[in-house]
Amino acid sequence: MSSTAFGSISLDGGCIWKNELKISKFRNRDGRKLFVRSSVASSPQSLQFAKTKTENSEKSVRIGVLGASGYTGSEIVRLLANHPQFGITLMTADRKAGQSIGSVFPHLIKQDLPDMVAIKDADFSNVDAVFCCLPHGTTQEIIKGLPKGLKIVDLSADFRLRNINEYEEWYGQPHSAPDLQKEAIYGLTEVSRKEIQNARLVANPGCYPTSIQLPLVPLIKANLIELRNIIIDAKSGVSGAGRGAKEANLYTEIAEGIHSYGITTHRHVPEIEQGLSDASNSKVTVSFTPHLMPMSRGMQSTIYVEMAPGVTIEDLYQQLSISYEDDEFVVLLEKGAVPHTRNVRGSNYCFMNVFPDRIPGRAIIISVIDNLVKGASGQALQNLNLMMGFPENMGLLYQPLFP
Ligand SMILES: NC(=O)C1=CN([C@@H]2O[C@H](COP(=O)(O)OP(=O)(O)OC[C@H]3O[C@@H](n4cnc5c(N)ncnc54)[C@H](OP(=O)(O)O)[C@@H]3O)[C@@H](O)[C@H]2O)C=CC1
Ligand SMILES: CC(=O)N[C@@H](CCC(=O)OP(=O)(O)O)C(=O)O
Repeated sequence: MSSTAFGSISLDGGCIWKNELKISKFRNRDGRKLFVRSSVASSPQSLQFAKTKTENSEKSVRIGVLGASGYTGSEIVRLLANHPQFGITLMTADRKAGQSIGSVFPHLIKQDLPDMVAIKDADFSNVDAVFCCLPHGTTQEIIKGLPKGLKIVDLSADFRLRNINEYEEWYGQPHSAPDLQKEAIYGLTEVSRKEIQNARLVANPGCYPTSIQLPLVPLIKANLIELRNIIIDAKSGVSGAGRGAKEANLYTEIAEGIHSYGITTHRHVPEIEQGLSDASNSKVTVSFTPHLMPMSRGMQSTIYVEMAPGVTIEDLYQQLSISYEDDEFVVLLEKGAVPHTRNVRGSNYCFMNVFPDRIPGRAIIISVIDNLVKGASGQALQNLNLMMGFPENMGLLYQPLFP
């Protein structure tokens, strides 16, 4: 047994045993990335004393969840229940301040956590890092007032657009924290790992932009697709709209039908175009139409592209395969297999595949995620793991829920 910055660990064969957590290490061929796969309850020491979770007091990083009474905040709380190093010491709410997490979300009733407080009453002296799960607009004001030493992953859209004029154009209000915007790193984990590792403030990507950029960025970087005529038809579960009551999100308005919204005007357009333009070093524009589906979680993006001259579907498939071969959470399915939102539900996975169109030279790309996990709280946790120097998959190896 030895002591490290992460607590005490012991070596056993090719694995590390940490408390009752089995951690097997995997490195890239070039030795760069370290991943772990972990499992509980089977270490030599723990066979008779299996614990299902590490107690908060044993964890090394103290976490604040701002907006814990919302969908993404409560999803962070759910995910952190199995995180060996992140322990929640502070949770905030607005209308629900003063309540316990279990009274607001009965599925979290077994979490032994402090009651939620209003942000104005929050004590950050006991916090090392925060997940900020608040509405955009509100967030920049709140982050401005946080202690400077905190690491922050912001799930809102407030720090995603580098150009604050563009922010004002699409979000209808001037940016009130331009200096913080300069500091923020856009956190599409698989694309910007190095920058995220050194960041203090990470702008977690939107759900639609995550599902769209993951397949397109490597194909654009490799010059395999044309930058014109990229058409994205995307569909989201209703939890993407948050928990706040809105007439448009009533069961009767959503059930037994689908509808498009934000046609040509959705605020994720500039975020998607920023990421694709970075990948190509030139201005990329896209046609993007989101749809609301009668399901609680899940997101599918179906993307129609033109292949570059001489490029085949096999080339696209090979490129995605190479780009993501070492990535835990991005899964290129076997050729011909169709990604399905049900198969990633509750997990941090993005499943994707490419298909030839009937029209020669065109391809159809399908990518699915859970909007609340890889599209929000899961990716946020993946990013904070990196920012705190932990393996990015720590506490995130939830298998999808099925059926
Ligand atoms: N839902 C999703 O799939 C995704 C959401 N996001 C983004 O993440 C952020 C959170 O989203 P989501 O969890 O869905 O939203 P919810 O509406 O479900 O939750 C919002 C949270 O913010 C709190 N809150 C609201 N207004 C204020 C305020 N003025 N001051 C302090 N706290 C406030 C609410 O408290 P209370 O309930 O107590 O009033 C609640 O805890 C948003 O910016 C959203 O755009 C990003 C990716 C995906
Ligand atoms: C179904 C639904 O309403 N989805 C939200 C996007 C959710 C998301 O990613 O939001 P942020 O960019 O705000 O973080 C929307 O279309 O505005």
